[in-house]
Amino acid sequence: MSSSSSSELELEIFQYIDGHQSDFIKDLKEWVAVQSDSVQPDLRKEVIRMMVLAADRLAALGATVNSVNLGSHQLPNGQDLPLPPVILGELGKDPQNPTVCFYGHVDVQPAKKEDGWKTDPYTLTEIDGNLYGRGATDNKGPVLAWINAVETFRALKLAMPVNFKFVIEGMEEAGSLGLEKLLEEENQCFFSDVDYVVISDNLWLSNKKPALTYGSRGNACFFVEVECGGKDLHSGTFGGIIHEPLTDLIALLDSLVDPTGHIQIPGIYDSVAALTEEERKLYESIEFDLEEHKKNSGVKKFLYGTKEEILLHLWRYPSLSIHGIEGAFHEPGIKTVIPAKVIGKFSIRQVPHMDLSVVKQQVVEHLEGVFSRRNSPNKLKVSMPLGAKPWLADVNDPLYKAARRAIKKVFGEDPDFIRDGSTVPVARMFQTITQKSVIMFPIGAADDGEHSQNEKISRHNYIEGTKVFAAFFLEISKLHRHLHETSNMEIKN
Ligand SMILES: C[C@H](N)C(=O)N[C@@H](Cc1c[nH]cn1)C(=O)O
Ligand SMILES: [Zn+2]
Ligand SMILES: [Zn+2]
Repeated sequence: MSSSSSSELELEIFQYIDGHQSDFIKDLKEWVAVQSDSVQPDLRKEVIRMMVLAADRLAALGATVNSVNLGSHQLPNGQDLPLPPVILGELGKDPQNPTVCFYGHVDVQPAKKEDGWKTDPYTLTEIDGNLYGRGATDNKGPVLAWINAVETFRALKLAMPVNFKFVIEGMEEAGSLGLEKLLEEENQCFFSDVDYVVISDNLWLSNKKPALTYGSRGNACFFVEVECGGKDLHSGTFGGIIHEPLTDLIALLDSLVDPTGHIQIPGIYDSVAALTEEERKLYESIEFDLEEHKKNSGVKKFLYGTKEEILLHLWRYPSLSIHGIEGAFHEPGIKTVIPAKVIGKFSIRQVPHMDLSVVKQQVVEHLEGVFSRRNSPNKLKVSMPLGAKPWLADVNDPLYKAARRAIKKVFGEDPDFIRDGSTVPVARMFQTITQKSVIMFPIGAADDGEHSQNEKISRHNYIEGTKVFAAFFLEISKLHRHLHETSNMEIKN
């Protein structure tokens, strides 16, 4: 394929994508309408319905689809809940083509209009070029952008430049339960001929400038439970004469992190990889608009004042966040009760070379120490229901070269090379189990508001993101063939 015919081809593809914007947005609207919240047990049937929709969409592309049943899992209250199936899809088996496996998830974080949404979270609504709705950017929009890009080749009756594999799950927001086992089981089968893995489940560093991601933090999630007895108590009758579980819990939670953001758990920073001079220089050279980032978050002040410190603390140092307290009264109005059992929830983002089992031991020892100094007769239980490891890739991999070229073609500029403070548990799983090259290839902008109220993806990013994926198929195909021809020539010589 000559470079001039290639650009004609790209033009034809880009025109098709521009001309089908409304169809692509209609598909996203249909997906966003499904309340596929994997966190709340009573919405699990919606996640399962979403998996059927996604499987049907892949089948309509011409893919062979296998919805793998993962069985069930047990909730902390003992209730058994079915896990949504994981979709394994396959399209094309040309031995001349590289095989690219795309991972995405179609479950979402919880969302309620009363949380402060301007529009109904499950009705995709366009305002000023932004498409608002839960899952619009995390992760239904990017999954559909990839599918739209494949669809474009099919609709234009073009030869597929790559063979496609799809892994679509419905439990990412709840920790990708069951996925690791499936990857291990399928390593010698489904994944045996995969050359590259692409994940598009994070955001650019900027609102406008595209990025490619080569690292992400892991996460260790903790439950800390304090219980005084079998029933809630009247605070007029028992307040002042008992050790209250919520008072114990608040003291425990308060002991975790100081006001400067420093984690107070002894030993937690011990194995964090040391910062090299080269790395520090890299951070200095990254373009990052602190004011824009502050505006995106809606807060007045960050814990750190410089770009370098902010990026270091987001990407390559651990952080501890407190997420909530189960069992504590949280509704409007007054309820003068002493809850009998409360469960604090917090997580610690993991960076190289932290070890999840060591972190768990450090957390347990710390909380038990603080609790014992309170001389409380209450029962304390600490558990780590979820642990995901950090991921770091080699930016010299052909995947990064192809993605960079595709971005340059569509957006007219080079991407930022970034790490990400959030976690996509499957990135590290793919790397460790399949040993294939993995890239995180975001199409969402920094102000998309993942997990927040008014999550959105802009029409621009959704449509240009579709184009960038289509351009990437051509680039990785060219690069892969070139690499193979060169290595074959080297063998012959
Ligand atoms: C980056 C991705 N879109 C995402 O939101 N991941 C979640 C996954 C997670 C981590 N711990 C529990 N779930 C996240 O980073 O919070
Ligand atoms: Zn996601
Ligand atoms: Zn998410």
